[in-house]
Amino acid sequence: MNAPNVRTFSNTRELSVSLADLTVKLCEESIEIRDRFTIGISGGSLPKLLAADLKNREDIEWDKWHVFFCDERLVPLDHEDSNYLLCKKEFFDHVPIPEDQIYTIDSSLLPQLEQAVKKGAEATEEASLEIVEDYEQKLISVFATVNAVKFPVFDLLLLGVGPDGHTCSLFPDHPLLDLTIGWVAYIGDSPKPPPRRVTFTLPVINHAHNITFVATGEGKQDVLKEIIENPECRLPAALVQPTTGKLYWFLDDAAALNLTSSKVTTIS
Ligand SMILES: O=C(O)[C@H](O)[C@@H](O)[C@H](O)[C@H](O)COP(=O)(O)O
Repeated sequence: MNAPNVRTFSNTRELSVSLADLTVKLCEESIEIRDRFTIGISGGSLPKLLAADLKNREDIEWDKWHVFFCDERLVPLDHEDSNYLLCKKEFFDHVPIPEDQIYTIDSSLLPQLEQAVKKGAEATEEASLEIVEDYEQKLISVFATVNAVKFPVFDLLLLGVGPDGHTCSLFPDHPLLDLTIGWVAYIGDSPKPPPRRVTFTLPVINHAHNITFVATGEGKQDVLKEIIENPECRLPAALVQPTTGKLYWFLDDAAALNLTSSKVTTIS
């Protein structure tokens, strides 16, 4: 694995500008090589930090973008917990990415999942599988024809990290961390609400050409030191180790406070 590239910024405004610079650069390179830009976005603070500067950039070939969600809460797309809705408000509403190139969960399958949960484990497994398979089909529709590979290879995945070290909907010590096959997984017992979600699996994440973690605020100080500087760390975010791609960390000073300064590139 390549060593992570850790960048710290004195404020979130500077972080957003640099994140937009990197995204534009990767977008241009991907379009040059593959005539499209495939990106996976997470929830939390990320959509706002991504969009703050990027949405005002000119000369971006938005029609070449294909957007997926690294994880999604299993709620209707207009529900306040939806990662899609958050991304829509912060980002999609401000840029002309074609709607049919923003790949959401099939929310029409949610009522049957809710019914199945009441019926028990077997019914839940069946109903959740339908949601998972639908999202995998959407990935196949974009990736399988161009890359005949075992896993989709995203041009860029943008990830957040929780104070517990979770990323996407992969939580510490959860059995989903052991998955070595499958692209999308269902989690019905997320320790962070809402409990029912879908998430990319670790192999999908680790096959990406580029992965960028974004974390801000002092609540992340301890966990970031552990994830970035302890090679023995087994927290989910530490298991993000691209097989051949590049790994970036974009942090503000507060989040990076405990990191050893020699390992960090400071941008002020
Ligand atoms: O679905 C979720 O619950 C969020 O997407 C979550 O996984 C988030 O990405 C991290 O908790 C980091 O969030 P912040 O960037 O807001 O700290």
